[in-house]
Amino acid sequence: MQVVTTIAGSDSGGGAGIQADLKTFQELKVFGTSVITALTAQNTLGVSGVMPIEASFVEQQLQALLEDFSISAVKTGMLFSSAIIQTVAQMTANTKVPLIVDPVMIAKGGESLLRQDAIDAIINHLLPVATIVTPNIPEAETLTGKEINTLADIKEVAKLLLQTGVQCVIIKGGHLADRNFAIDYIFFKNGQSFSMQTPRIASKNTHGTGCTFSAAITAFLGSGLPIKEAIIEAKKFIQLAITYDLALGNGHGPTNHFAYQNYKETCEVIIHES
Ligand SMILES: Nc1ncnc2c1ncn2[C@@H]1O[C@H](COP(=O)(O)OP(=O)(O)O)[C@@H](O)[C@H]1O
Ligand SMILES: Cc1ncc(COP(=O)(O)OP(=O)(O)O)c(N)n1
Repeated sequence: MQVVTTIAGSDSGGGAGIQADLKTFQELKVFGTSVITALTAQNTLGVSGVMPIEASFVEQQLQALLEDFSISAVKTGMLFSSAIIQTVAQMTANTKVPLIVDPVMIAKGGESLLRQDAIDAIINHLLPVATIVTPNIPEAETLTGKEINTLADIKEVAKLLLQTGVQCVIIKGGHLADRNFAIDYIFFKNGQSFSMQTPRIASKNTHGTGCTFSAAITAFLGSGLPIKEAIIEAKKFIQLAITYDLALGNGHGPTNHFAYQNYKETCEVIIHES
């Protein structure tokens, strides 16, 4: 059994954060372990409170895992502070395990999940030791200081992010204006790139899509899939999770982590190599 780890915040509503990651790991048949960086009081309507964990206790949790398990992939989500980011970067740099960074900044309702002064720490400490970074459009803009309006902007921003040392950049198109398709753009350090296109689903139940997508990449990579296949399979996982949403809560409901195992043969991802 492969062991994977999520380093992220707890979402009491269960749709994002640690809870979304562990549900995804379970569905993809890897053993999930976790390091909690913050507690959030949260539901489908929004975040009403954040209680960060001391960086020293984040270190203690991760140390406990590293001492005991052979971990095959690690992902990060909400890291909240510069101190936590630096701790995680130092500790994961020594492991040589694939590191997937979802640079979580703001919840759907607009509440901040990352201190403003922690953005530099992502750029200077975390991305240089990361295998994959998965920003959505607003996150990519914040990380690089460049506005994204066109495909040329996406390419330029990816180039800037690759300069930090990260090996693969996935710019997620969930926030793009395209009404028909959800297109993600993938760029590798060696110059290769491709895009993944699926039909855009008109749903308000998209809470935790970024967490779930990056957790699925982590599970597939940790199971031994090559990086490109892991990314494509994760796109199927999130597409099906949004398609067969659970309609829970009164706001932006969670996605359906059960759907992939039931419907994976039905999901087509259109790939454009470039
Ligand atoms: N309405 C949608 N229909 C289909 N796929 C979507 C939709 N919204 C987001 N996605 C996909 O979900 C994944 C997460 O994207 P995104 O929502 O941008 O992340 P985040 O939750 O970090 O903002 C991406 O693969 C994106 O293309
Ligand atoms: C604890 C916690 N972590 C991350 C998020 C944000 O998750 P994301 O997948 O980006 O989803 P949305 O905020 O877009 O729903 C969160 N809300 N809580």
